[in-house]
This record gives sequence, C-alpha cells and structure tokens, in this order.
Amino acid sequence: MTHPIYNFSAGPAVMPQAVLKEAHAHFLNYQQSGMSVMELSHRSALFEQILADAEASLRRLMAIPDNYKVLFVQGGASLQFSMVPLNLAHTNRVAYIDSGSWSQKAIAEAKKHVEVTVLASSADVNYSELPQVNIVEDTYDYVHITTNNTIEGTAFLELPRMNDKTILVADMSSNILSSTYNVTDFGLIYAGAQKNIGPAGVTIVIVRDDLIQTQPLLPTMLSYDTYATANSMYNTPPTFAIYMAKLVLEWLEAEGGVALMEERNRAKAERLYRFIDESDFYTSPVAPTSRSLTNIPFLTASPTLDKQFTQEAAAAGLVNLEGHRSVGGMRASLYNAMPLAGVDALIDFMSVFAKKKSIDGGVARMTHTYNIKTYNEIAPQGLGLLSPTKYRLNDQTPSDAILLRSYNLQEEILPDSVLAIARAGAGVNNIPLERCDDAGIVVMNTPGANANAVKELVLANLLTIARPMIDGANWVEQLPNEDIATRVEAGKKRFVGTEIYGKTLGIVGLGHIGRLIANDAIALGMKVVIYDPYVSVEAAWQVSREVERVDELKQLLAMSDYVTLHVPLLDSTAEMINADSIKAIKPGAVLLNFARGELVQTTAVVAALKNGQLAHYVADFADEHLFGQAGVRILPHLGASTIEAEENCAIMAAKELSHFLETGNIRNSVNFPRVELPYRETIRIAIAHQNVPNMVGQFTTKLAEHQLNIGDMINRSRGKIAYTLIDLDKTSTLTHCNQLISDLSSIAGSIRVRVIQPVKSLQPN
Ligand SMILES: NC(=O)C1=CN([C@@H]2O[C@H](COP(=O)(O)OP(=O)(O)OC[C@H]3O[C@@H](n4cnc5c(N)ncnc54)[C@H](O)[C@@H]3O)[C@@H](O)[C@H]2O)C=CC1
Ligand SMILES: Cc1ncc(COP(=O)(O)O)c(C=O)c1O
Ligand SMILES: O=C(O)CCC(=O)C(=O)O
Repeated sequence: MTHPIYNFSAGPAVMPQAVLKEAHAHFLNYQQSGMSVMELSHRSALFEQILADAEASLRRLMAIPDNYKVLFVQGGASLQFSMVPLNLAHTNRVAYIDSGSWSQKAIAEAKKHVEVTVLASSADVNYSELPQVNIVEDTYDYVHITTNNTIEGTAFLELPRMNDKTILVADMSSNILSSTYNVTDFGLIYAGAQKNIGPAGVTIVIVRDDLIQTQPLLPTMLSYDTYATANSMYNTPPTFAIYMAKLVLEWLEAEGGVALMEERNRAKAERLYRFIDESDFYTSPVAPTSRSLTNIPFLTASPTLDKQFTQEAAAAGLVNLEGHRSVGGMRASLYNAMPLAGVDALIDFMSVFAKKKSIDGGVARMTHTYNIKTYNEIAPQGLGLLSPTKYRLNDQTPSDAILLRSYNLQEEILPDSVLAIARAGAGVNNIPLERCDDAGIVVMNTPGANANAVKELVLANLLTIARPMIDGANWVEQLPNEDIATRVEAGKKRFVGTEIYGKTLGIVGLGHIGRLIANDAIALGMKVVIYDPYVSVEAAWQVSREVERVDELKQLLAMSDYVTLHVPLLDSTAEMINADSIKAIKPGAVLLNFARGELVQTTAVVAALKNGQLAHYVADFADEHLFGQAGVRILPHLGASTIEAEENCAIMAAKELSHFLETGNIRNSVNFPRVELPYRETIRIAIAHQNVPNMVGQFTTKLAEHQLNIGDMINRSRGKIAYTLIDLDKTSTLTHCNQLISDLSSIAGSIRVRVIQPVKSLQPN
C-alpha cells in the first residue's frame, strides 16, 4: 500500500495520487513558463489550453453532444440552487423531487424566486429511501433532481420516468463521473468539483444551448449566457481549480472512463455493504434498493460507540468518517479516487473494532466472507467444502480468489482483490503466471488428483490403437443383419492388430501421470523408457526399477514403439515434438499426447503420418491441421473427465484455497514456496516479497516500531519469490492495522501484505 491514510471525506475529497504527484512535479514551473500554474494569466495561451483540455476531456468522458455548453462557474453547487430558477423558470412553474437535505436547500432557494411544486418527497422516512416519483403529467419549466444524496447515501442510479417534454435539471455534485448518465436525458447538469472532479472552487454546468437565454435584468454573474458567451472567462475563473480538474479528468480517461469507474465504485460499495449487512454490530440506515455507490452511511448501536469508532479509525489512518452533522453516525465516501484497498482497510478496521467492542461490551458477533469466482464446472464435492458462512461463490463483489479448470485466464484482467488462484487440475498454462508473480497472487494446482483418469485413458488408447477394435466394431455395426456371423468371420482379418506385450513405451515426463503409466505398462509386459531431466526423488522412488532412463529425447524417440507425452506446457517444452525431433522417431511408431496440444508441432506430425514415419497420432486436443488426416485420433480433452477425477481435483483445490485464505499457509503452489506454520488464532501477517537479502530484517524492524511482539515466524523462498508469515504474540492487538500494512508494503521488494485476523469465522476447522 502506498497511501499513508485513507480519506473518506464527503468533500473536499480524496484526489488521485497520480494527479497530486503530477501537480506537485509542475507546481513551480508549468511547461517551462518559469511560473507556477497558479501564476499564469487566465488570458495566456497556456491557461486557455488548460481550459480547452479540461472541457474536451469532460466532453469525451460524458459523451456531451455539441448542442450542450460546458461552463466553469464559481459559487459552488449552492449558487446553482439560485441560478437554475433564475435562468430557466420562465413561466414560474417548476418542480422538485425532494430526496434529501441538498434537495431541500435547492427547493428553499428556488422558492425565493418562483413557485415550486414538490413532486415527491421521502422526508417522512428521514430520506432513508428514494421517493417514489410518478410520471409527471403536467409541464413545468423544469424538474429538479438530486441524483446522489450525499448526506443520506441514496442515489437515483436509474432516472424516474418523466413525460417527453420534461426538462430535467440535475444536481450531480456527488456522483458525476462515478456513475454513467446520458447527458441528453437532461437539460442541465451541475456539480461542485470537490468530490469527483477536483478541488473545491469550481462548479461544472452542462447546459443545452436552447436553454441559455439573454436575461438583461439578471446580475451578469448569475446569467448562464455570460459564461457561455465568454467561454467561462468573463471574469477571472478559478484557474488552479480548473487546472486540477483537467488533471483529474485526464486521469479518469486514462483509467478507462466512467463505465469502468462505475464498475469499480459498484464493487467497492457492494463490498462494504456486504460487510455491514452481514454484521450484527453495524447497521445501514439506507433501504437496499436506494443505496448510493459513493456515500455509505452506517451506525453502531449507540452514538457513544460511533464517536469512539471515528476517533479510533482516525488514529488508525482512516479519516473523515463522521456522518454529516445533521444525521450523525458514520459515512464512508467512496469516490473515484478511493482505491479498493481503502475499503478493505476500512472493513478490516470495522471488523477489529466490532470484535474488540464485542468482547469489552458483549455487543455482537462478526462474520467475514471470502468471495470466490469460479470458472468451468467445479464438482459440488469441492464447492461444498467452502462453507457459506465463510465463502460466497460468484457474487458481484471483487473476488478474493479464483477457482477454475481449463478456462483461459491469460487475457483476463485480474482484479487487485485476488489473492489466490486454484486450478482444479494439473496444467497451469491457462493462468498468467508472470502477472501473478508480480501481483503476489498465489497459484495452486492439484498434482496427482486426476492422474489416474489420464493414465486409464492413455492405456485405453494404447490398446485400442494396437488392436483396431473401434474400427472393427464400427464395421460390424454397418453390416446387414442377414448371415451376419459368416460375414464377420470372413471380414475380420482386416482388423488384425498387434500386441503391446514386449513393445517399448517411451514416456516423456515422469510426473504424477507418467509414473502411473510406467508401472502399469511394466505390469502389462511392456519395456518402458523414460525421459525426464528434472525427475523428482519422489517419482524415482515410486516407479518400477525395470524402467530405463535416457538422457536425450531423441534417444527415447528412436527406441519406442509408442511414445506418450506427460510434461507441462512451458516455453521449454512447447513443440518439443517438431520437424527435427520427429525424424528420430522409430518408423511406424505411435505418438500419444494427453498433455497439451502445443507440445507438438502438428504440421510436422501430419508430414510424418503421410510419409509413414508415424503410424498414428492420438491426442486429447483438437487442431485444424489434424482434422480429417488418416491415422489421427482426436478426443475432446477428456483426460480428466471422470467423476472420480473431477471430485478429487475439486476437493483438493477447495482445501488448498481455504487453507491459504484462512491461515496464509501455502500448499501445492506452482509459483510460491510451500509454507506451513501452525495457525494458533493470533494475528498473522503474510508477506509476499522478492527473494532478496534483508527483507525479514526490515519487516521485523517495522513491527518493532509499531511496538508489536513476534510470537512465531517462517520465511521460505522459491526462485525470485519469497514468503514470510509472522504471528504476533497472543497479547498483541492491532490498532493501526492499515498503517502497518502500509509501512510493510512500502519496504522496497515487498509485493503484497495481508493481515489475517483471528475472527471467529476465519479460524480453520
Ligand atoms: N488431458 C488432460 O485432461 C490432462 C492433461 N494434463 C497435462 O499433463 C501434464 C502432466 O501432468 P502431471 O503428470 O500431473 O504433472 P507433474 O507436474 O506431476 O509432472 C510433470 C513432469 O514433467 C517433467 N518435465 C518437465 N519439463 C520436462 C521436459 N522438458 N522434458 C521432460 N520432462 C519434463 C517434470 O520433471 C515432471 O516430472 C500437465 O502439465 C497437464 O498439462 C494433466 C491432467 C489432465
Ligand atoms: C448533492 C450536493 N449538492 C450541493 C452541495 C453543495 O455544494 P457546494 O458546497 O459546492 O455549494 C453538496 C455538497 O456536498 C452536495 O453534496
Ligand atoms: O479440467 C479438465 O478437464 C482438464 C484437466 C487438465 O487438462 C489438467 O489437469 O491439466
């Protein structure tokens, strides 16, 4: 974590770190002008460019059509409460939807100038839900709506239906650019910048051309026409605020735009709401169907506890969580610049606070659940191990872990929230391992769990190729019934086969599958040759002494009547059977590939089949070059498709995953070392880091600075990655959890830091 504190203020609010850094870098000398951006004349070409860039970026982000003007105004959103009626109320008939304190203020201001009809109000339920708006039959100069009620935490994420002629005016101050709205649904949109656009000091107004009219009696600075005609530069605009807004808008574009922001905001809000809703300690005053994505109020059982919460949270670096003074409690504002890590830090704190207060005051039970995203069908015997009290499968919140079979994750974006990926199977070529290493994501597989299924399929193919029984059965099937016995006897000589007894089977890769096949092939009377330069001691122990080992692939190919591949797909194994190596194959041999299609250059296989070098190619993987070729048998990736193997893999993957999530211990990872430190329900810090000197020393020094005592510790490494588990001693409490995470994360070489709290529901079975 790079952020020293998380600021949950409703506004002025957190700004993107990247923007602050950029502003900082150019603060004293903007574009070689020798002046700070604050010192530029608003009439200078440099500032005019800033203004034009800000507008252009906003237009792109919100798809603002050309018949709308973008104005930069001062006076805050509150001044718009007056400017809107002063500029748009021509017949004196205006309507407002009363959904919260800010709508009330807008209504009060409008009433000073015009007659106001309140179309709908939820004041009677303290604005805990959105008012029900019926289709407006009448026509008004405009209908005013507050799309997001910052104080109460409700939002119109879908607009109420109006009649076609309605000009909708929106106060979008607290959710502009964080939810997608269609600008053409509105006549005018206004928003103070200080939440999602930039610092306080500028207000954006987006208004349709035909609504801007010359108003000779209006004070100049209150007329939209003044701003539209003078390109927001009738007088001195808030230059610095506009500059900062430009940077934020450009940042937003670079991040992927409003739709992506909305997705992230939804994920953040759902995560926090899920936690609140599942807790007996915290409550939400907001009706589930009305909830805002950007402002989330919540309460404990008493104002005293609320106060303690905000004080202790602030001390832990989670600041500005006080609810608005008019409603009390707490409020977390999660605007675009609030990272998911901030929400996680808040949830961690909430969970610890609740636990502490529950012990102190006997208040309530806490729960914590992990969200697992699954791909492919995972056997229910495995999924059933992920108890619903601790795990959710495939809900809309960002995933803590992924559980999959062959689904290809290579091109997928992995959310920051993902801690681990479990492959219910052996091959991990469908997982972007390098990206996982960089992000500290632990990838696990289930070695051996489907090995027997593959072995049986390989043996079945070996036998059915040696004895052409499938062709024979197909032939019988299509014969006429008449005199069938005589016919089959006469024709059977076409299906004479060979025996595998005494033949040589070459096995490439003596892993979990290879060794099972080796032993059974020996039992069937075959000679077995192995090629595996990295063979493990365990494999060597388990395989029959009768196997012969060779040091070169070509040696194996030259000796074998049957060759079967059982290696992982790696850069070093891709196309290991190619135009060159295939020349070494014993003429008339059979090649079986139940490992991965890419291990074999299929054009070379087709050529070898044509010139008789190969008699058959049997594979579990389809490829267009092979289609329709004589001597080829392709199966639809059935190697692991037995009820037993699917269950074994799912069970093993679910166990590995839950063991890691709940205790931080790692089993059967393909990119992390094996780490096993008995979990004794103390606070555990799990750190993935680079395998470089003095990391552990730096971690323990940081803990000492936090006055934390270590109870137990383990450090293991594998290649460039290392992993350290530190258990605090039993008496430790962690009041500055996110600060600690931030401090440990900021140590160079630290990749990912996680704190596992001994919450009841997190403890292993
Ligand atoms: N068709 C299917 O449904 C299935 C296919 N598979 C595939 O089979 C592969 C092997 O599975 P397991 O035996 O369970 O894996 P494993 O990891 O137990 O064994 C792989 C073996 O390959 C060896 N090896 C690595 N590089 C080599 C090289 N360049 N030359 C020779 N040997 C090399 C290793 O030393 C190891 O002994 C998996 O990686 C997967 O791609 C696995 C299960 C099901
Ligand atoms: C929805 C809404 N409208 C209006 C305002 C008032 O904005 P300003 O302080 O810019 O006048 C706020 C401030 O938080 C708000 O949230
Ligand atoms: O899950 C499957 O069906 C594929 C199994 C497989 O290819 C593997 O385990 O590597």
